[in-house]
Amino acid sequence: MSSSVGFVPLMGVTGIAALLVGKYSESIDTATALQVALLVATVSYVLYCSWIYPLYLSPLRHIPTVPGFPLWGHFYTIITSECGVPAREWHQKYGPIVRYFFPFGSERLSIADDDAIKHMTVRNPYNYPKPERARKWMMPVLGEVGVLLAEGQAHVTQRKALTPAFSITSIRSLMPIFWNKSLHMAELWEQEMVDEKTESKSFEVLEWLNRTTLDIIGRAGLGTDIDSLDNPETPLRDAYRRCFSFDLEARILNGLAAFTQLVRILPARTNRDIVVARNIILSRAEAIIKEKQANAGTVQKKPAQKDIIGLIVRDNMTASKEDTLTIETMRNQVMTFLGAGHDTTATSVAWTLLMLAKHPDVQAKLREEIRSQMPFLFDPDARQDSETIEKADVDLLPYLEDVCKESLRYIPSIPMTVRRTIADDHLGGYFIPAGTVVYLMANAINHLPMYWGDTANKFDPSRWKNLPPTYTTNAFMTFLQGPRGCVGRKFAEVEMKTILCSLLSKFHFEPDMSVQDPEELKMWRLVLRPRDGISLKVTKLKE
Ligand code: HEM
Repeated sequence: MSSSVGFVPLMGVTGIAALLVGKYSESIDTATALQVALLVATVSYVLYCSWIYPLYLSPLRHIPTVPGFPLWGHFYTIITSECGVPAREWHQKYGPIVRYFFPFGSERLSIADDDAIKHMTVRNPYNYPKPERARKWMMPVLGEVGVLLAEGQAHVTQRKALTPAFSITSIRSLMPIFWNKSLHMAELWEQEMVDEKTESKSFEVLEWLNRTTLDIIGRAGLGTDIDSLDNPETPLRDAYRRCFSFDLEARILNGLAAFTQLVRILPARTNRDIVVARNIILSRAEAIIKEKQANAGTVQKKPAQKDIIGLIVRDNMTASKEDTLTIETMRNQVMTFLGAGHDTTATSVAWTLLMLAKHPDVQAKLREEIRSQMPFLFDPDARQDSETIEKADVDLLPYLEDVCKESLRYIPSIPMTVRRTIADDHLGGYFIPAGTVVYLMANAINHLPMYWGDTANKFDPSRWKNLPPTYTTNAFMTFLQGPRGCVGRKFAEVEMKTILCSLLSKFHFEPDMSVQDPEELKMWRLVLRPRDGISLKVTKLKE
């Protein structure tokens, strides 16, 4: 909420007043009266919105506020810093709930208070939907009515339909697919080394991981082979590359599209790319759903062929009328899984590999755990044995669990979530009027000493064995919490662990000294990714 006075009505009233002055005054003509009145009204309006209202009238004025003039606010600091990092500092200085400004006195809140987070995410989540602008931005890639963008009762119904397919039992049954694709990626790396007659090579690992996770979500999530590992130029992969292109033109147009969809009719390359990409993703999604519906009976008879969307389609056939999902919703669900389910995990694994490369002691300890629990991975013959792989359970490795959690805490691939209140509410004892824009910054909360102690900014997997008394589950915001938290969390965790086991049992990782440290080049592109990818020196382990 920035102000309760609208600019257009103010101009209207001012214009009428100027017309009256022009008509009845003998010393001022109408044109001059109009010019003076509009100038005075504009300056007054800007002053009101950017100074009087936020500082003296706003119901949010009692909330600790980051110092700065509301006219330009903290926008420059925000756009020139890593996403979430300014909020880390603000929360440490001014408290767990802070107010700051976007330009023209536009108020924003950042919430890190334990009880307020619980209230937003668990007790009253449907009062905190995604703002319309954020929804519009994500729609082309994620579909309009899938679970990520659905709100209120529609979301409750969809989430209920999805929950069984994402249960731990269901994800466990998908483990062989995770192994198959991850081991295949390791094989392709090995083959490249053999072809180049080398034992050591630099790989841009993020690009490879993106292909692996796309293939995994294709087979495990949607029961379809995307094969981007073997065919990097496959149209679906290309579609995602187009959607997530963030060159200058794309950034400007996508930013403007959040305010008005009219920019989407401009004959720009970004707009053409989005249309082409959306059509590719949509038609693939539609084909998958139709195939699932045709096969629904067969899937029921053969539970071993489970995939997430297959289970959803099957359950949908016997769901009660009010719980039934339409074809369009299911098609959007496919788009959502493809969009939400591959780049996030790929980026998280890539950051983890970078952390392991920078912390050789952690890498060595983790490899030893994998060797002791899964010796078959270090034996070239047994590595391919499907029966052994079927039994391998990555959840039984405690240090692997700690390394993954720590990496997900240290660099959350979704660094922030934005919400806008529908109705008046209270957070942390403060009155929050309807229409307030509220941020939950995972990349700030995950690093706050008030929860994690003095080592909050250090990558240290051992912290998970010895958490400070100040720790709470809400201090780890990487997957959000509550009914709007990540439904794919278990999927992502098992997938990450499987990929790490497959790679660490075959290769040693070191930083690539010929490139700038990717950690210094983090950029928010829906996910928190390294500007130039993550290049690592990969060396084959001695057999
Ligand atoms: C490390 C990997 C992942 C991270 C860090 C992550 C993080 C998140 C976060 C923060 C949200 C909440 C977004 C918001 O409402 O603003 C979310 C939602 C969601 N995620 Fe994930 N995610 C990951 C992997 C996955 C995977 C693998 C899938 C699917 C297979 C998935 C499917 C979804 C879906 C469907 C939602 C929407 C849930 C809802 O609104 O009810 N995610 N994820």
